[in-house]
Amino acid sequence: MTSSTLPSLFGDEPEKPAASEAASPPAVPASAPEKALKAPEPARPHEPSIVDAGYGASSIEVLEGLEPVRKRPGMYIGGTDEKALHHLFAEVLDNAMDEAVAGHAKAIWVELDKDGYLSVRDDGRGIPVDPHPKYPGKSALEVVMTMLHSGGKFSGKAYETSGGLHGVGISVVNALSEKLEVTVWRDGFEWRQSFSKGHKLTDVEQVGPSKKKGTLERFLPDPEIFGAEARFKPARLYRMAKAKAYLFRGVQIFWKCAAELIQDQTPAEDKFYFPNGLADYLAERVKDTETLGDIFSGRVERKGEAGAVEWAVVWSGAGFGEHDGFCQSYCNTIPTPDGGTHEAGLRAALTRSLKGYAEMTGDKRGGLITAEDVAAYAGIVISVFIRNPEFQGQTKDRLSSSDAQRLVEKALADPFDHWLTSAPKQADRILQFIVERAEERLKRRKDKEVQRASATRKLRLPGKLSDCARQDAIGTELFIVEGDSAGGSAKQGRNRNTQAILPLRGKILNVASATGDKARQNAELSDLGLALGVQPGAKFKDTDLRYERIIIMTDADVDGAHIASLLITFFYRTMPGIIRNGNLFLAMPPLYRLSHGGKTFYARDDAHRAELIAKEFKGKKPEIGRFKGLGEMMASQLKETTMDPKTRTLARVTLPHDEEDVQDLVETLMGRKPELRFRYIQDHAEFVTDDLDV
Ligand SMILES: Nc1ncnc2c1ncn2[C@@H]1O[C@H](COP(=O)(O)OP(=O)(O)OP(=O)(O)O)[C@@H](O)[C@H]1O
Ligand SMILES: [Mg+2]
Ligand SMILES: [Mg+2]
Repeated sequence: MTSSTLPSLFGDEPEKPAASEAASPPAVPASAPEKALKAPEPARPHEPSIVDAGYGASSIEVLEGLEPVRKRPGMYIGGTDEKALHHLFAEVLDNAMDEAVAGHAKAIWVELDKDGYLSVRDDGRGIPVDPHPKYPGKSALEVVMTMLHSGGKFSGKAYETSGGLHGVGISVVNALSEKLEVTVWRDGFEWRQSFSKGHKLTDVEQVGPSKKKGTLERFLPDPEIFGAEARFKPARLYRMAKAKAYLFRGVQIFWKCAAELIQDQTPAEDKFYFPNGLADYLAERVKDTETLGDIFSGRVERKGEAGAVEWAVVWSGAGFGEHDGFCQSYCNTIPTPDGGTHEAGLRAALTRSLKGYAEMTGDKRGGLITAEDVAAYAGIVISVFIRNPEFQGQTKDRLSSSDAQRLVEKALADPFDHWLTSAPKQADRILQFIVERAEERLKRRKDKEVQRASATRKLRLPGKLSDCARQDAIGTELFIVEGDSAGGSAKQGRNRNTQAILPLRGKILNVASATGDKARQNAELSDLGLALGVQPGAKFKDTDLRYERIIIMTDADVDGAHIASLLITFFYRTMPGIIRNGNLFLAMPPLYRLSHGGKTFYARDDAHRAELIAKEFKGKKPEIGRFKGLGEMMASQLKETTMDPKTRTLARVTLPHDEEDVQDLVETLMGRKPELRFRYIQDHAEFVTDDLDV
C-alpha cells in the first residue's frame, strides 16, 4: 500500500481536488451509518445522557473484512478527494511494477474506458488462483482481493525488492470499487473473478485455456465513496504512468484512453519506454536549462544481493526555473518526497568525490564544501531498489533504511570520481561554482554572527549592558547610567524582565563633547547605538529600536546634568528620531531625603524640598539627607525613587518646534556653562509620572 499518489518525476503539483470533494474533512461516504458520524445531541444538565446509558460492551464494534476501508477510506488512501481517487490507480500500477521489477513482467497496459473503467494489465506471473492452504474454500486470489494484510511481499521470497509492503493495496482498491473484475492468465488457463464494493460476486472461474500470462484488473471507483461526479483525469493518469516508466528501464508501459474523455493535450495512445531510465528523465526535464556540464548518471546493482541504485545529476548555475536545485527520490519505484537515507548517501558521495578532486588538483578551497553546497544548485533524481525498505511513519514519504545510505554511497563513489577526472574542464567548472557557493555561505554566516553580536554586544560596549529578559521592544526600558557603582545599584533595583542597564563612564562621554562628528566617530558611542539596535544617520529606523524608552539616569547635580546633556546632544546629532518620537527620557533621582516620624519623602531639588516641608511636614523639622550620587543610594531606594514606574518621575526630552530654538538648545547644552545646561534641563523637561506599563 502506497500513500503517495503522485510521483513527482514531472515536478508538478497535485491537481486541485474537484470542488464538490474539496471540502475538508473529507466527505462522509454515503454508505456510513448516520449515527456513527453525527455528534450526539447535547444532553440537558442533570439528566442522564442517553449516549452514556447506551455505552456498554455492545457499543464496541469490530469491523470485519473490508468494512473498515469503506467506513474510513481516509486511513487507507488519504481521503476521498481526487488525489485519493487517483491513488487507486497508483496501487494497481505499483503491483504491476513490482512484478516487472521482480523480472517477471515486461509490459504494462493502462487503459481508461469511456464508461470510466480503468484497466491495468501486466504480463507477469499472475496472481495465484489455487486454493489457499489456510482458508479452505478460498482461492489465493480471493484472499488477496478481500482480506487486508494478505500478500506475497512479506517474506521476500516471491519478490525481492517491492514497492508493496503491507498487503492492503489491492484489497483497498477492491473495497472502494463499485465493480472490479480480475482476470488472471496462469498455468495454461484464463481465470476470472468479479467483486462489488469488496464482496465477491462470483467465485474464481476457469474461463478457458490460454497461453498468456499475467494479471488484469478492471475497476470502476465507487461513487458512494468518491462522489457521483468523480472521474479519473486522463492527464493525471498519463503523467503517473509515464513517471513509472522512467523508474524502471526494463518495462514498457502502453497507454490508451477513450478519446471522448480527453480535454487537453494528453495523447489517446502512447508508449513509454525509457532505456536510459532516469538519465532520460533528467535530460527531458532540463532540456531548456543551461547546465554546468553533462548529466552524470548511472546504475549499479549490488553484487550477490538484491539491491540497485540508479541516479542522474546535473548542475546549473542559474538554477532550474522555480528552484535553485531539486532532488527527487524513489525507493522501489515509490516516490519519497521527504527524502531520507538514499538522498543523504548520494549527497555524501558527491561531496566526498568533489573534495577529493579539489585536493588532487591542488585547490585548497575544496575543504570548505559541504553537502548542502553541492546539492544547492543540483538537479538530482535517485532511485533505489532495496529489500524490506523502512519508511518513516505510515506514509512512505521518507526512507529511513540505513542500508540505503551505504548502498548509494558505495555505488556512486567510483563512478563519480571517474566522471570528474575524465572531463577535467567540466569538473573544474562545477567545482569552482560549488566552492563559490561555499564561500558565499560562509560569508553569510559571518555577517549573521556579526549582526547577532552587535545586537547585544555585552562585552564590547562601554561599560556593560545588562539586558532585560523581554525580547520585544514594547514595554522595555534602557537605563543609561553614569558610572559603574550606580550601575550596580541600578542592576539590583531594576525589573529584570523589562529594564536593561547600561553603565557608561563619564570619561567616554567627555570625548564626545567637542563636535557631533567626533561623537559619531567615537567607536564606543556608536556601540551604544548598536545596543539600541538602531543605526545612526540616514539609516535610522525607529522600528529597529530595541527598547521602548531610553532613560538617561545621572546624578542630580551639575555633573550629572552635564553628562545628560552630552548624551542628549549625542542622540540629537546621531539619531534625532529617538527624541522626535518621544523615546528619550531623563530619570529624576532625588537630591534630598526627608524623614520625620516614620514619614519619608524625596525631593528632586531645593524648591521641591521646600514644597515638601511645607506640605507634608507642616512646619516640623524633618531629618534631611543629601544624596551625593546615585551610587550612594541603596538599591531599594533607587528603585522606589527613580526606577519603579509606579513611584518614579520621568522627564521626557522634547525638541522645540522651531529650528532656531533647536540651535539654541544645542548651544545651551553644548556650551561651557554647566549651570545653563542644568537649568535648561530643569526648565524644559516635561515631567511624566507614569504608572502605565509593566
Ligand atoms: N499484478 C500482480 N501480479 C502478481 N501478483 C500480484 C499482482 N497484484 C497483486 N499481487 C499479489 O497480491 C498481493 C497483495 O497485493 P496488495 O497490493 O494488496 O499488497 P502488497 O502489494 O503486498 O502491499 P501494499 O499494500 O504495500 O501494496 C501482492 O503481495 C502480490 O502477491
Ligand atoms: Mg500493492
Ligand atoms: Mg491485500
